[in-house]
Amino acid sequence: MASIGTFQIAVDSSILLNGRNRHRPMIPILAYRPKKFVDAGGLSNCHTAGFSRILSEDNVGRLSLHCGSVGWRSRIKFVQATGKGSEEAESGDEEDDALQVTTEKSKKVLDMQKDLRKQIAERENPESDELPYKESNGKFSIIGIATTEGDKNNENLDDDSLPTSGVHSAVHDVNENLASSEYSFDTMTQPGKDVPHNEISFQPKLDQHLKVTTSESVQSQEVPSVPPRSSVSPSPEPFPNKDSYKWVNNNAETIITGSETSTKVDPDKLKDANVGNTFLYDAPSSLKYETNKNAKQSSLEDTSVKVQDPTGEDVKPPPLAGPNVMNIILVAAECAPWSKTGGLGDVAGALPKALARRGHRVMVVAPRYGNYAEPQHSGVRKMYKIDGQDLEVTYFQTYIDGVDFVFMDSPLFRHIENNIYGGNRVDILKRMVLFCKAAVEVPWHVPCGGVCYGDGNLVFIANDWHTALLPVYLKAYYRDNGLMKYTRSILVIHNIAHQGRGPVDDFSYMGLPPHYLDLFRLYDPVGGEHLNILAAGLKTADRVLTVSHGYSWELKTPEGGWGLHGIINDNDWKFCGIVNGIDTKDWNPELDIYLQSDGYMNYSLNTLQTGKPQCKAALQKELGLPVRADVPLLGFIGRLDGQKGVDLIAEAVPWMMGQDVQLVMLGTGRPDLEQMLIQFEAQYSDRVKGRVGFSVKTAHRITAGADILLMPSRFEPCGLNQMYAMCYGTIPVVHAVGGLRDTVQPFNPIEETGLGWTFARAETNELINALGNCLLTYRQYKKSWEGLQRRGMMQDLSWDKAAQNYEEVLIAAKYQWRICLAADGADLQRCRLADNKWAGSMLRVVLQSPPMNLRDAAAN
Ligand SMILES: Nc1ncnc2c1ncn2[C@@H]1O[C@H](COP(=O)(O)OP(=O)(O)O[C@H]2O[C@H](CO)[C@@H](O)[C@H](O)[C@H]2O)[C@@H](O)[C@H]1O
Repeated sequence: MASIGTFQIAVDSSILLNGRNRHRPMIPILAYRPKKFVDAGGLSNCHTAGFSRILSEDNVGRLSLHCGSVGWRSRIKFVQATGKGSEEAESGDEEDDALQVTTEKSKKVLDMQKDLRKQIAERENPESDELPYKESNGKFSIIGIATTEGDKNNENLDDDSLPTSGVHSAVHDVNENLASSEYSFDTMTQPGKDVPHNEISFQPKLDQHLKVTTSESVQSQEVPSVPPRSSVSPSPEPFPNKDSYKWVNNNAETIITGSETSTKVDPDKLKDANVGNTFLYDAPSSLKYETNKNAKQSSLEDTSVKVQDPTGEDVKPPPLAGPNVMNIILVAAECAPWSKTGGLGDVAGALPKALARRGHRVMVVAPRYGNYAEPQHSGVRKMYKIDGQDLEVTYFQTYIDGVDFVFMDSPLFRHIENNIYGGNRVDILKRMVLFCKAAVEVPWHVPCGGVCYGDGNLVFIANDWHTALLPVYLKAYYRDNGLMKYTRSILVIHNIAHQGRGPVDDFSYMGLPPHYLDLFRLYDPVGGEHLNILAAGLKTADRVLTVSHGYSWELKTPEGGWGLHGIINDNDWKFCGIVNGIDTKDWNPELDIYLQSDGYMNYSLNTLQTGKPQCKAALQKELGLPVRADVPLLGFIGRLDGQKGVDLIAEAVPWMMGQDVQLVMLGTGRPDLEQMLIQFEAQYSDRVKGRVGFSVKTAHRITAGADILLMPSRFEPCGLNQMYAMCYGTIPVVHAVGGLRDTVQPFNPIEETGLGWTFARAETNELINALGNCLLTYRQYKKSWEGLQRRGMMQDLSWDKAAQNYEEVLIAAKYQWRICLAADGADLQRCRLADNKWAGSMLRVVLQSPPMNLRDAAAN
């Protein structure tokens, strides 16, 4: 039987002894670990007891349990994500009251939904010009739905979950001289591993007098004037003028090529330019936007507020997520196409759309680094105090492909679009603190389509260390105060090499109660005692995900966990891997907008034999390589740092040059590696082209025009480029690690299966070996080659499957129960107050059943 997940049970013996049993229909609970039961709370006399039953989902709010051999039958109270008040319902009267309240509430919601449906029907009627919004004093509200006024009056909100101003009541004054610390990066340096390039760089000395308060003065609110969704659809072109996004930085106006070095670039300046991770941008990514009409359509079809009409009129198919539709807010430091330095941007731009397609109501929250074309000012302003300074945050929003994109504007984020992880350590830290503090409140403040998300049925998806503070703030500011009790947080690890490390004194910037320091404090042999933001996020999040199965395994090892493997192992019950998908609109040879000019052409599986050679010829021409169809063209795209194994390629270049191949490398990152690219081109100008810079257009064209993509990454959490390559009939040669091992099945020439070549160790001779076999097949076994291409192109690598897997994790988090089994009243109190403490001794009950679907489990 498949495991459907691990559920926590905190044992509090008072209920156990309480003994009043209201028996309900029950289904068997299928696994139980007596040893943990004993560990869980000193209930040694219960060690032979077994959980024999668990209530079905229908019986939300109550759970009965047999402690079989002891003969006790006790009620277990538990908290369920969507339920409210269940834990309080002790007596029959209280239960009836609760039922009454719930019924009333349901009626209200149904009425509201009916209204909404009516308005939607009106909007769908082309004859009706009337908008479902009314305007009064320049303010918009949906007719029939409560006007959204700042953070008030949102009918979605649970009464007891409304944050009040000053919720962040834990005022923490820190008047300390920060210890002088010398750090050079935020991530531990692994022996044999390079420091990731875009790390926080630590200031050598931090003698500051700090006063931090978490109380945030909330400025009086303008009622946001929210334009109707259908009217905020973006212009067809995401950026006003693509051509204005040339290769620019302070020192170079075009892509820096080896052969052009002397004329275009001063290497000293180049070096300076790359300190602090300066990226070069050219064109925007190719996200295609819906027309106004389509955007309107999708706004009507995709949001999760769509509910089955009980009267049966206007019946539409239910959302793919079925009854499990949720409100989802993904929070990330970058989001393509507006901001992107790597794979995180791609994920933040694409995964939410796939979740919206399943019927969820989905929002993305990202910083507003530049003047983006589509998002409009929402009219909402908030003040946050960071390091004693009052900082104003305003929100811009747009609605694209069923997703609410909300951009947070602040002086801290402005005009750093080419260097979003740049600046000194404290600057970066303050940015992330502000971002997370404000992001956790977005569901209350920013009305999307006229209605705030509120905290009902809400889950946050935080990404990497930059937003790992979000689960911590959710707990410290809200849950600990009995608010947002049912809101869940998921933390996704895209790259554990970046952890948000700093000296322990940095805690003063966080604005957290002192006892929270322990969550952040970490000791390891390399960094010594330090503060680790990712560690705190991992401990606090309700679930932790990473971006492939292979990487999820690696993270639990000392080699792969970069000092956090212990915490990950401790939290294994809430941790799993889901392989990323790709945006099949953006990365599709049939639709790719970068293949529509300069001699390139769109192609598909059917036109592979003509389209791909044409793209190859166009690429050779564009790069200044001899246009030859017979020569294998190898490509590399990625950050130039130790992770990506660029050094292995460098060591293999002399061998490659003896093989009659062409090589193009596109990347930006470590100055020495950038210089190396330039040098290779200078040395082998008729065979190697090194492009230093960040160009989405060139990345697409290399992916289409190359025959082979090299990805010798030393570690690779998932990797997107190999998936893009396979979709374009470009064969990957990869180090079998992390997500690369998950996604590139090695070629088997006997059975004619597989998708590319893999090698087991990140060593140059292994790369050469794999590449040698690949080249042999390219040259001598054309049919096999075509088979490889076709198999790659025929895969479904879209986000849809991954989104479904995400959904299962979100649902598991939502139904994460805390079952309190009490021995006496005092213990029950302790259980409630010291959730944290109990977390360590939680019982884990593994339900054996089809994946994660509790309804199914109940039905069985
Ligand atoms: N110079 C350049 N010009 C233009 N485009 C460039 C570029 N350099 C990189 N890119 C683009 O940036 C993206 C990088 O994707 P990766 O999967 O390699 O991500 P990265 O290592 O940044 O992210 C981390 O997060 C992602 C997402 O989870 C994981 O897949 C990955 O393993 C993990 O390391 C691709 O879209 C690529 O085309």
